[in-house]
This record gives sequence, structure tokens and C-alpha cells, in this order.
Amino acid sequence: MIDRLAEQLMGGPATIILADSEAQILDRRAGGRELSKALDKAMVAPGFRYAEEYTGTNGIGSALEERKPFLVQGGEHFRENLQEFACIGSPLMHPITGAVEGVLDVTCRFDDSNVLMKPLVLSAVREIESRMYADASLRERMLLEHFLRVSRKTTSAVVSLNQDFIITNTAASKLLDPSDQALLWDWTSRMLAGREECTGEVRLAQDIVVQARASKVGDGSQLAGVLVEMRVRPPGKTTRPRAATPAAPRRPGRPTTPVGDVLPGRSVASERLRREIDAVVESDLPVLLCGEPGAGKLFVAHHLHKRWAPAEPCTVLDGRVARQDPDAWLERFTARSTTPGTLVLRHLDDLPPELCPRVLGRLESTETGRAHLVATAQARGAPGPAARVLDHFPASLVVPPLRYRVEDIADIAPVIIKRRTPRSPAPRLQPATLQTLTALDWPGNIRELETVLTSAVLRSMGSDIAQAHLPPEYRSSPTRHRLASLERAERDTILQALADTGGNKLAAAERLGIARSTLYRKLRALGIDDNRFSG
Ligand SMILES: Nc1ncnc2c1ncn2[C@@H]1O[C@H](COP(=O)(O)OP(=O)(O)OP(=O)(O)O)[C@@H](O)[C@H]1O
Repeated sequence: MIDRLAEQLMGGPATIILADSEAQILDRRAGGRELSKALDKAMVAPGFRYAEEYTGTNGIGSALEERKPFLVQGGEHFRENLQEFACIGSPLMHPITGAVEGVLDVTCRFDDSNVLMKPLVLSAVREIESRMYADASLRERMLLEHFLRVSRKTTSAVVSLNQDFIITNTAASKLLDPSDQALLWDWTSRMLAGREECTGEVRLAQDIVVQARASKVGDGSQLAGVLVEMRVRPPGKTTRPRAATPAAPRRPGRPTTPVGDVLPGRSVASERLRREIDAVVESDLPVLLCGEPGAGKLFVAHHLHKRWAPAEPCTVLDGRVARQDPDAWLERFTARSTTPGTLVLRHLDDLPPELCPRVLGRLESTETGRAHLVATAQARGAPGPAARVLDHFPASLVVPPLRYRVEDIADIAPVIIKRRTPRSPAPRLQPATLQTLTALDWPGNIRELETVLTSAVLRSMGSDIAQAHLPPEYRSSPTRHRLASLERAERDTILQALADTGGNKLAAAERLGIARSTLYRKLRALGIDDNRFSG
């Protein structure tokens, strides 16, 4: 299309300019030699940015800002060196999502401008947008059609989304923050596994709780995405008890409560953990925190300390280093357990076996007991000397792995980023970056996330963190290299049902509430080798 327009203008007094959604010029075509030289001199050339905030009124930046065609002639340009030109820019809108994808602009010398410039640009933009619609994938069109059908009939907030794009009606756009696309996608992925529809409550980034009904959109053989209808929960109405602790900071980069005073995380798993922590704080019992390496056990231990005795000292003794000098370790343990404050026995499952009976003896002694006691371990573990020590901790909490609560990344990442940039305004994660991070498995849990974000903060040099700032191995688009998370959740649910029924497909289909033929179709679609299973 651009080629054709350039051909029409070839040899004439006008040039055609294509810019991206950030007002950066990508291409400039046609126009005579003299005009090209003048434009080069004025730096109206590929690579230069014409955002209104930097360049003032101009055809490209102002069209983007206003989201409509914008004509700027001669002295109307803010920058003096542009005043010899006339230009008209029109935004190129994605015909499905409504997002501005770029700007098409026609520029000429002010003396050469004429009334035909506007219709020329508008008809070219119309044609480009209709090509964009034709090129939009079947998935996108299915989502759009479904979205239009539903939003015509309801006053609710309606959003149609998949991992790559999102369409909202006005009511939904008022509720949603950019980070909510990843959150909603993840929520629907979990809730819709093995089902066509679900309802539930979702806490959005702006700390608004909505009652949501989600359904899959697709044509049976391929999933296009999901459609979610939302209504703000009326005040005072709740279907799930809220955590007694204050709400976690919801908006990336804009915590509403001081960092560290609350346990960040909007997932159901984190909400459950906060409730369990409330009970432990209340009971005052020695507590064992279990979980995978890097899941955040020590972080939770510090949180417990802040809840119990913030004015007293918190001491961490690591069972892994006890081997170096067992007597000194035991001495510190005895001294700290008999004074007020919190004593955290980290990696207690790694305590040297020979030290276990002595530690147990001290734990059982009546002299200890002044300090609040917390231990961390991967699990209660196999019988052995360390297991007996762990048994001394009657309360236990499991800190869930990050892969079971990836939506928490929207809350945890700002805490980590702020820690890395204490003296400057903390950069935010761009929505696409958040989406990429929430699609990963995180075998190293929050510690791994911390390493990735630390390197991204350095690369971004103060600007918001884009996908390109992530280490290369974390940048890959989830849709290209991995099963979409909805499909992954569906796959896990099906495999679990097959495992529970000893591989019997008929029984698994019954358990999932779907027809056996549907199960066969899903097994094929999800790439599960159905010969492994009987029935
Ligand atoms: N909820 C959280 N918000 C922000 N940072 C966190 C959170 N949880 C953990 N971290 C950070 O992640 C890193 C790993 O957490 P932590 O040391 O608590 O893990 P752990 O489960 O005790 O690990 P390990 O058992 O391997 O020692 C730490 O730097 C910690 O500060």
C-alpha cells in the first residue's frame, strides 16, 4: 500500500512518511530531490522521533496525541526549522484492538500544500486499516466478533483477550490497568482448565475487586482466547474471607503501603498464606516454613518477626554453616533463644546429624522459649535426626513455589525493583514484559526472578523495563515457544485426571465432566500421546 502511494506521489512535491506508535519515523518515500534534501536538513528522516512532548505541534506527534488526522501548516509548527513545511498525519488504528499502531503522514513545502492532501491520507489510511483487518488472524477476528456480540447486550465491563492482545469496552477500560491483561489471562487459564465457563472474584491491579464470568472463545478446534464480563463487587459483599493483613501493594511501582510491612501477592495462594500467617501470629507457636529453594521462606520469616516483635532483634542462624564450628553455632543458638526477639533457624533440615540431638535438647529445655522461633526447610522430610528437630515446630506453613502464583509477579517485581533502585524513581515493568515473566515456570522461584530483574534494571538504565532488557533466555515470547498458559493448565488437569484414574480415559472424561470424544480431541490438540492410556 505504501509502495503504491509512493508511486502515485513519485516526482511530485510531496513525500510520504510512516512513523511508529512512538512517533519515530520508520520510512520516508517519494518527493523530489530538493524536498528530500530539505527534510534531511530538518531531520525529518528515518530514526528521528517526532513525539509532541519533545517537538511540539507537528503532523506526526500531534496526530498520535489527538488520535485523529492532524494538519499542521508552516508557522503552526512549534519548531522553527519545520515551519517551511505543511504536513498532515493520520493515526493508523488496529481495526480490532483499537490500539494506535503508527502514523501515516504526507509532507510538502508550505507553498506546495493543497486541499487534496487530507483526502489522500485518509483514503490511504482506510485502505491500510482494511488490509490490517484482512491480515488479522482468524483468532483475533473470532475474539472481536464474540466481544461485539456480548458487549452489545450488556452494561457490564467486557474484555476479550488472549496473551497477545486485549479488547475492552469503555466500562472495562476504566477498571483495567495495563498489568491486568496478564493477571486476567492467568486467572482465566487456571479457572477454565477443563471447563468452558467459570465465575469468581478477581482483584485487579487498582485494588478493585470484580465479580467475573469468563468463557472460552474458539471454534472447537482452536482456542482464540477468552471473554470476561466483570462487575465491581458491591461494598461489603464477599465470597471469600479477606486477609486480615492490609492489602498488598497492587499497582506495580506505586505501593500503597510501606514496602516490607505486607506480604505482596494477589494470588489465591498468597491470600491463603496470609490467612495462615495470621493464625500463626495469633498462636505464637514455633513455626516451620517449608518450600522450594528461593520460594521466599526467609522473607516470610522476617515478615513474621515484624508482626511479632518489630522492636526486638531478629537473628538468623543458618543450619548449613553449623558444620564449620558446631560449638559456636550452638552457643549463639542458646544465647539468642533465651532473649526476646525472633530466632530464625534457616535450612534446619541441613543441620549436621551429630548436632541434631544437642539442638533438640536445647529446644526442649525450659530455659529457651523467650524468643519467637521460626525454622525453614524444604519439607518435613524423611525420618532421621533432623526430622526430630523439625518436629519440635508444631505449626507449619508452606510457602508456595512461584509457578503456582505467577500473578504475584505483578506485586513482587516492584518490591524487588525498588530495592535495586532505592535512590531513584523505580522503573516499571512494561505490560509485555510482565506478560512474558508470568508465562515462565521459575524453577529457582523468587530468587531467580530477583536475579533476572536485577540484570534488567541495570540494562534499562532508569527507563521502564522492556522485554529487550531481560536476559536473552527469558525474552522468548510464550506463544512461540511454550504452550499458552491456558493450554498448560488444561493439559495439567487432564494429565492429573488420567493419573487419578490409572490412565482410564473413560473414567478420566467422566471425572472432568466432558465427553470421551472431547477428551480424545483435547489429547490430540495438546500433544498428549493417547496410546499411553487405556480405555
Ligand atoms: N514476597 C517477596 N517479595 C519480594 N522479594 C521476595 C519475596 N519473597 C522472597 N523474596 C526475595 O527472594 C529471595 C529469595 O527469598 P528467600 O531467601 O526468602 O528464599 P528461601 O525460600 O528462604 O530460599 P532458600 O531455602 O533457598 O534459602 C530473597 O532475596 C528475598 O528477599
